[in-house]
This record gives sequence, C-alpha cells and structure tokens, in this order.
Amino acid sequence: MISIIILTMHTTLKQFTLNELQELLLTEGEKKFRATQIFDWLYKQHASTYDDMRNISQRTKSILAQRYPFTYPTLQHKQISADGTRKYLLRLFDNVLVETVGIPSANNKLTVCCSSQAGCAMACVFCATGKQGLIRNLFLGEIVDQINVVADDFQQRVSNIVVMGQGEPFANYHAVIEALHILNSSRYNDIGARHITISTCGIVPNIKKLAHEGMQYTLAVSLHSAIQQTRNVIMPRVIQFPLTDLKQALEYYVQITNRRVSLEYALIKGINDSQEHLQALCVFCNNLLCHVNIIMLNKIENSPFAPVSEKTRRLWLNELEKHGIPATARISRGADIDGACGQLARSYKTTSD
Ligand SMILES: C[S@@+](CC[C@H](N)C(=O)[O-])C[C@H]1O[C@@H](n2cnc3c(N)ncnc32)[C@H](O)[C@@H]1O
Ligand code: SF4
Repeated sequence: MISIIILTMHTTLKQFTLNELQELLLTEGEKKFRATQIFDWLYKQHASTYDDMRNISQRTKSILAQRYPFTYPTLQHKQISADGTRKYLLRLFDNVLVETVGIPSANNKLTVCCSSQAGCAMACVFCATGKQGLIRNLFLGEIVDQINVVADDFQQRVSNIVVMGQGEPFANYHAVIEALHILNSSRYNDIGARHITISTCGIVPNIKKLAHEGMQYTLAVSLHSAIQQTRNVIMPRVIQFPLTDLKQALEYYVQITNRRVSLEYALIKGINDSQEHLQALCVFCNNLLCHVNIIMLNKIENSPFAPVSEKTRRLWLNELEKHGIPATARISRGADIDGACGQLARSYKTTSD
C-alpha cells in the first residue's frame, strides 16, 4: 500500500518513519526488525549508499534501491562566521539545495538551526527564504541529517535544535515531528525535548495539534506585529489565521501543555516599532504565559526594511518589563555570512570564505 501511494511522488528512503518502513518490508517478505537495522544505518552510521548496509540482504537492498534512492547530504559549500557560526549549503538526493547552520557557544553547547523546507511559501516580506518561494518540503530523514552533518563537522554532540532555518515547519508538520522524535530518541541523537524549539509563523491548527504531541518542545511564534493590518502586510500568507485565532490557539496550547510560549518580534524601522505597536503587543500578551524575544532585523539583499536603533530596542525591553512581560533581546549569530535568522536563501558569498 505504502509503495503504491509513494511511487507517484518523488521518493527517497529518507521519507519513512520506522513504522512505515516496517510495514513496507513486511509486504516484501522481510522481517520487521530489518527496518530497525536500516534506521541504524541511516541515522547512527550515516550511510550514504545501500552498499554500506552490510547486514541487509542483497535482495532487500535491490528492491528498495530501485524505488527509494537516498544519499547522505553532500556538502556544497561551508562558510565560517567571525563569531564561529558555520553555515552549510547541502545538496540532497534530487539535487535540491538547502542550508543549515551550526552555532557553537562558550559553554561547549552546539545549536543547530535546521531547515524544514527548501525555501518557503509564506512570503514574509522581511525574510530572504520567503522571497525565494517554496522548492519542496524536506523529508524527515533530510531534517535529521542536517543535525548529523553539523555534529560531524564540529566533531561535537549537538545539544540544542531550533527549527528556525529555511521553511515553515508547520507547513511540513508530519516530517518535522517525526524527525524530532528520532533526534530526541535515546537510540539516536538523544537531544532533550526541552532543548528543541519549533518556530512557526502562526499556523493555528498545527499549534493546537502540537499541544497534543505530549512533547516538551518549546513553541516559538513569529509575531512581528500584534496589529492585524500591519501583520497582513509583512506576513501576507498567514492572513487566514488572524491574531484573535492565534491568541486563542496559544492560550489553548498553554492550557494543555502548561508550557510558556515564545513570541518572536523583529523590530522593523517605521513598520512595527511605534508606541501603538508596543501597546498592541502588551495587550496580546495579556493573560498569556509567554516570553517575548525582541530581535534586531537582519539585513537581506534588496530589502527596503531596516533595523531600529539600539535605543528603540532598549525602550521596548524596558516597557515590556514595566508591563510585567518577560522579554529578552535575541542575539543574532552568523549575520556576516548570511547565516542569521531570515537570511537563509540557498546562496553563498564567494568572497568571504
Ligand atoms: C526563518 S524563520 C523559520 C521558522 C518559521 N518559518 C517562522 O517564521 O517562525 C525563523 C525566524 O527568523 C525570523 N526572521 C525572518 N526574517 C528575519 C530577518 N530579516 N531578521 C530577523 N529575523 C528574521 C522569523 O520571523 C522567525 O522568527
Ligand atoms: S519568516 Fe518563516 S514563514 Fe516567513 S517566509 Fe521566512 S521562513 Fe517562511
């Protein structure tokens, strides 16, 4: 059944959950436990060809290989920022390119900012990925592989994941959640759920769905304006999920999970930085267990938008504090290599390597 449906789409071995692979192998007369062995090859040994899988029979490998090609992502380009952040341009099995970022910190932690899609359909006007448009959803294994590429390159265990790279994770919900299950699993990467953050532009039904996953991931929501008209202009594809519905969904999420949500707010000069916007943000935060991250807008090519002054950012932080709303300034890393939030766009500079 699975093979019939999937053959009509672009296919790869990296698309399967463990259960799906077990079912598929059973239909081919293979033992269920072979799926676990194949998963180990994919996500522990980082196999890049079927030939690597020494304990899988030739027959099974050739049946799978005919239908489900796969590769371990190949590194097309790597850039290293002055602050130690590394950005990777990866080529996938079908030649689609996607970027991922490794962010080391002083306390020996390593965070991966991973992509959930190649490109993004949401078209937020301040974001380089949004300008690129959607190329395709990433398969679950392609999300897991990004973490392993970064760990291999740094020769270090990844401690934290932020799904804040290219793409809208809630537009590729199933693959993202399944990838995070693998990354969280003690059999594979064993990254604690509390060290994993998923950031969405506000796809309301999947905020509610996440509430019922029973996982302690942190939910971040890119708010950027609590005034509907402004949000409609800067985030045009989330109009169908108005702020009133978003607030309700976040209240629901908090009620079910008892977990605080993060609201991301990039201050854009002359667009969402007025007193009126600040007041609207305070109202939005009313009675919501939340934390606000105030972000300086990162530069993207050919953009009319500019960041605010440091003075304005401090004023916002002080005002939020006065209203009893926990808020911090989120520090961007890797901006000099276009590796910071919103700068990922499948391109690289050749001069700064
Ligand atoms: C690139 S998005 C990916 C995750 C998801 N699509 C979202 O919007 O939350 C990650 C974060 O980068 C922010 N972002 C996008 N463009 C930015 C820019 N030019 N400067 C600063 N942050 C930006 C987004 O608003 C979001 O909080
Ligand atoms: S901010 Fe997020 S949702 Fe908006 S275009 Fe960029 S990646 Fe897509």
